[in-house]
Amino acid sequence: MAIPNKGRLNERSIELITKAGINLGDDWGRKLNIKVPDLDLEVFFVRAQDIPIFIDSGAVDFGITGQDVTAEAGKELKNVLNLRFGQCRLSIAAPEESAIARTGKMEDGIRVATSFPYLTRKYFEDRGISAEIVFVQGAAEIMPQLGVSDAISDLVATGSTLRMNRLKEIDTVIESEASVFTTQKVLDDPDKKDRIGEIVDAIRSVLDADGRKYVMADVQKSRLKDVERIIPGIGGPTVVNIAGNDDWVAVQAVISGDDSYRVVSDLKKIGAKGILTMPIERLVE
Ligand SMILES: Nc1ncnc2c1ncn2[C@@H]1O[C@H](COP(=O)(O)OP(=O)(O)OP(=O)(O)O)[C@@H](O)[C@H]1O
Ligand SMILES: O=P(O)(O)OC[C@H]1O[C@H](OP(=O)(O)OP(=O)(O)O)[C@H](O)[C@@H]1O
Ligand SMILES: [Mg+2]
Repeated sequence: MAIPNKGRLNERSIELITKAGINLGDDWGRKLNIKVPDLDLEVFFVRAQDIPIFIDSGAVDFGITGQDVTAEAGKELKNVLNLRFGQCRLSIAAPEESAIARTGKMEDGIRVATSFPYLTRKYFEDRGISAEIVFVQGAAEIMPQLGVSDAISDLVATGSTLRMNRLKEIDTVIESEASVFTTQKVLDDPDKKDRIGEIVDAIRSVLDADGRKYVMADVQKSRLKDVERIIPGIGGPTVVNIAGNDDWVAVQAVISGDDSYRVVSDLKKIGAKGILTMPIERLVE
């Protein structure tokens, strides 16, 4: 498995796979590869941009990286899970005061600075515009001011970098999100497909738990109808007897984090005791 060793996708990738129960040990910040005990899994820490090539060539079987760099690599990879982070878009932008920004029209001869030459060239070719692509490693946003280009094609998330550099977004080339990628060849191998499926399921369980809480409370048996109204839950709340107490039961349920305030105050109103809410690490439905 390959995961980004630095940059925007690194931290969330590590957090996800750790929560999924993949133990990276203590050395992962320094070592570029970690053998995960018990799982027969080796994790490689490499640049997000290189991961599509490593997956495509079979150097690794699967990995986490952005849809943007995967599309830029021009490889036919299989996206097996969207990870709900690293959301951004590759966009064309031009200086606010330029004719391009005012009219939104892009004409032959336009010079576009980008670290995404493949996707940007394709974008202009598809529109029949002959553009000059100026490849830069980063900081594309400064290129119009430097006179290096008329426009840029770069990643936008909140838009604050564009605003700070007085650039106006003209059009989206592609939307992107971090995802788990593999190849059809790997999926055609039943053994690898099963093992990657298991890891992907574990990662999905972390995503599904996100924002949900586990609530527990003791209530009088006579108030159980009220509890069902307060906590619709996944298939309704679980009800457990309390040893030595025939009138009270313990109820437990998964709730959405947004509901937590309402659920707790409604449970209090019906006389519940020992109300507890807890974060959920994984949820396998
Ligand atoms: N502002 C952002 N918000 C969300 N995701 C982003 C953002 N910028 C980049 N990404 C995602 O993170 C991936 C890696 O970007 P990152 O900036 O970490 O790499 P880099 O620019 O090549 O490296 P570095 O910035 O460390 O030199 C991008 O390909 C994209 O999928
Ligand atoms: O729309 P925004 O929220 O401002 O995000 C967009 C910026 O984020 C990325 O850069 P990053 O911060 O990763 O720095 P980099 O240029 O070193 O990659 C990207 O290259 C943009 O410059
Ligand atoms: Mg960056």
